[in-house]
Amino acid sequence: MSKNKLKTEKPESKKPRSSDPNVLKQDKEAEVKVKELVKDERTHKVLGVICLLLSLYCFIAFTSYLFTWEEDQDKVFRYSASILLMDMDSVRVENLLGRLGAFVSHWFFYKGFGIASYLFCYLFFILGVNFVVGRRVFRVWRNLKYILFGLLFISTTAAFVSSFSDFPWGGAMGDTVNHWMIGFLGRAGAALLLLVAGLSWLIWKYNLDFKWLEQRLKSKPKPAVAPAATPEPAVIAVTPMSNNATAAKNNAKEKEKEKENRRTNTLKESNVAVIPPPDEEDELPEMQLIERGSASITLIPPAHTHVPEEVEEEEMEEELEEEEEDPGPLLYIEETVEQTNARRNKKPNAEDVAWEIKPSVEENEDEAEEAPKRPAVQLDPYEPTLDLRDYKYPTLELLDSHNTEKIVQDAGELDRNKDQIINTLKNYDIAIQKISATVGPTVTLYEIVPAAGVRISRIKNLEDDIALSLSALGIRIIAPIPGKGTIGIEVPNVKKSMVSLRNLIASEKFQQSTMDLPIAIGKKIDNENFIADLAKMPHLLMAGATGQGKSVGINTLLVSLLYKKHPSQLKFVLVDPKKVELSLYKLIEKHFLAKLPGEEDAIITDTKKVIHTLNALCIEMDLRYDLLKEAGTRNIKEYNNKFVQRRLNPQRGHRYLPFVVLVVDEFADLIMTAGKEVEMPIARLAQLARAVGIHLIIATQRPSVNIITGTIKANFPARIAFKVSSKIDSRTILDTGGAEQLIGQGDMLVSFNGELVRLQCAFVDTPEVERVAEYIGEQRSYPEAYLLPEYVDDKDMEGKEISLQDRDPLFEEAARVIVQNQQGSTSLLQRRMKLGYNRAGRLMDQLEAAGIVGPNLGSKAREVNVKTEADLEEILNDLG
Ligand SMILES: Nc1ncnc2c1ncn2[C@@H]1O[C@H](COP(=O)(O)OP(=O)(O)OP(=O)(O)O)[C@@H](O)[C@H]1O
Repeated sequence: MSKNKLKTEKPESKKPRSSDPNVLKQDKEAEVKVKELVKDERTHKVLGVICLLLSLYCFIAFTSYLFTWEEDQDKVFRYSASILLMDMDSVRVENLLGRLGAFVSHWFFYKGFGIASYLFCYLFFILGVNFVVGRRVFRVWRNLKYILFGLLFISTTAAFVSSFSDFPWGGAMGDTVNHWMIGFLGRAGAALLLLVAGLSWLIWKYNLDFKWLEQRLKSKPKPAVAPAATPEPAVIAVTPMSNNATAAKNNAKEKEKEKENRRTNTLKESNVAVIPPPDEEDELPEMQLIERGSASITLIPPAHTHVPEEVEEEEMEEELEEEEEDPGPLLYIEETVEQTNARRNKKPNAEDVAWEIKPSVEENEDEAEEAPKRPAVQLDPYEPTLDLRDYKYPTLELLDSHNTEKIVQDAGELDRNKDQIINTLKNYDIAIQKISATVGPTVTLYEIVPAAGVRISRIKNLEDDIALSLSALGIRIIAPIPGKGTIGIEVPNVKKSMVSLRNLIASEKFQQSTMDLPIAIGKKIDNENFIADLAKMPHLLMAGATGQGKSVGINTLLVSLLYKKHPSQLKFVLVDPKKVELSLYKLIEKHFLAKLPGEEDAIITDTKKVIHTLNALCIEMDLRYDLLKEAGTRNIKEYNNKFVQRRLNPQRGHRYLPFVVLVVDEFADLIMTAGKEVEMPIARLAQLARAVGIHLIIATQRPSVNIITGTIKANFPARIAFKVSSKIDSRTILDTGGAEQLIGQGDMLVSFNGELVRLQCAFVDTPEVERVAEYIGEQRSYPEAYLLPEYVDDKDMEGKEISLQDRDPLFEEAARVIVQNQQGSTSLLQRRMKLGYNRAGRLMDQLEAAGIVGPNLGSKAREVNVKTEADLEEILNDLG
């Protein structure tokens, strides 16, 4: 700010221009670059390649050492590290990798860990692979534990068994430990200790079972039995067990069979859809079961056990190893991201397996809610972004800077304006004590402190005269500037600077923001970036005459959200009656857009569909409130936190709730064509939806009172006005004049938190939006857009008799939900199937007509007449 200030009382004072935005930016950029370099994928790859080469180098050097150590050892002993600096002819070594190879191997083998030194090759190898691939293929900490144990155990054992060999099998480390151990325990004791340590490690790592031993002992006295005599020849093929190998083999087979049986049983019990394992590959398996241990538990998985398809075998193995360490047996279900998505967009139903591990199938459903509290198995917190774990946020390069780095300051212009203001005020006998100027991107704010005794209203009344004398349009007088005790006169700059969205997005304030829905709006007069949280606003009303920057403003908001949010965290509902303004976002339909089921286009342009969509959003809101209530939470943040901690059961309809932002590009048009039908749901959403994460951005060209009604206005505390054509319009939108004085091209007033701030809206051009949309659109997506609940217009259904001939397409699904839950409640259908009240009610009437549920009992749930699913299937078959 200081750079832009011109203080007349101290013209000579030259303060360091520390707050020059350009200077600041350079510092920050330098800092950002180092961080970026460390985080850069390429840096990791280079490190990876170095590690892999090191691994290979050590491997060759060590292996060569095994054969050449005798020849080289003397020389390395004699010259020590200086061998590396000697010339080739004076010392010749036999190691394949020369003097360095001989020295390094000697160092590792002789002075270090002997044969166990090979573990270092492994360590470099796993580090290298992880870095090169760019993700955790091997678990470094886990492996490090094994490597440390291995170094100690292998070197000691090698030293113990090779105490008479000249080769340093155990290295200095092995020798030292071995020496101490023999002294302490004696040779036999040391041997026993090593044996116990080795066996313990094997048992720990591979969970060896000793059943074969038991079986072998049992089977010994029994005579061999001929296959024909076996009661269940298909299950147990009894063969004489002549040796360990056969016994183990049979045992493995038996275990396999037992597993298979258990799997089938468990599946039967838990309604898990049986899906062929991947080797029965006629088509992609829907779900794959990986079973661990015994089957006394029902397993429950999906929403978060997203192990993406490409998970490497190694990683899987490691996961499984980890699970082996967990108490109790487990059964895991793996599903692909597409399945997860499909399931999420679908309502949960009985085929969906639950996801927590419950101790038994018989458990009461109410208790299921409590189940996660029992420490059955520690699961990692749910991570919604794993839905699309490879998703890359758009990069800054996709946006242009529009040569906007510098604010143009014309010292002559500043002086002229200052003199004009002082003279004009003098003409009206208004003396001033002090005047200062702050140069913004489009306007300069002159702040004056009037002399004692001058009435502020006098200056305010001279607005037009001052404008005339400055021969400038768009002068706005702020008398007084709130909280400052000065009077502000905003004068447009002759040369205006554009504010690029790129600049704002690159700013630290935006990058570091932890807001739920950060929107980069523009720059204030003092060049401070204005970044706000849409979730706190909680809705935004934008108005402005045509061509003043509304569409650019909407793009700015949408693009800034796209830069900060993952597709799993945010969905847009786009309403574009003008048909062309938001069409660019079609490319991100499967990532970020929400739509009605069965609709082709996610961007809504037709008024009738807008009404349906708004009502569907109201249903979504109601359903979300039901979920919040059931979870005992007050807002989306608490709810999602609880869900992430796996304290909410998806089988009961709980799911991670993304924020939903409804954007209406031309509200006036909708109100003109649909009136109350649009106004009512918008007003309802505006009143209630903030707590459940639904936020509205509504733009209009015509901010007249019949469009922005009292109800709408009351629920949109945050408002943006671009230039409007009259003071009345300005009052309608901002409750005060001023917007008619703006100069257009993104010059705007924001009324937020009781303050009115003048901003230059950040500029983002259509090709930039297109690039961002393409960048996102090309990445892996959900199978379809986020589905809003179905809304059936009452008018469409009016007069339709309850007829079983003309059943609702969801009839069978509804019947199953009711029978599985044994609860004839309309709200259950609403919740589980994401339906509106009317449709759920009609379904219930049809179920009654089919005899599946009893008659309406008022406030109580209806009785369910069909007790089992098998009975239900019969009824459904009969209905045909
Ligand atoms: N923030 C901005 N910075 C610089 N120029 C801008 C800015 N916003 C808008 N403009 C200029 O104003 C023109 C009109 O903007 P825009 O299309 O957003 O207006 P609009 O209010 O949406 O008009 P309409 O209602 O007719 O669609 C843009 O093409 C651009 O040249």
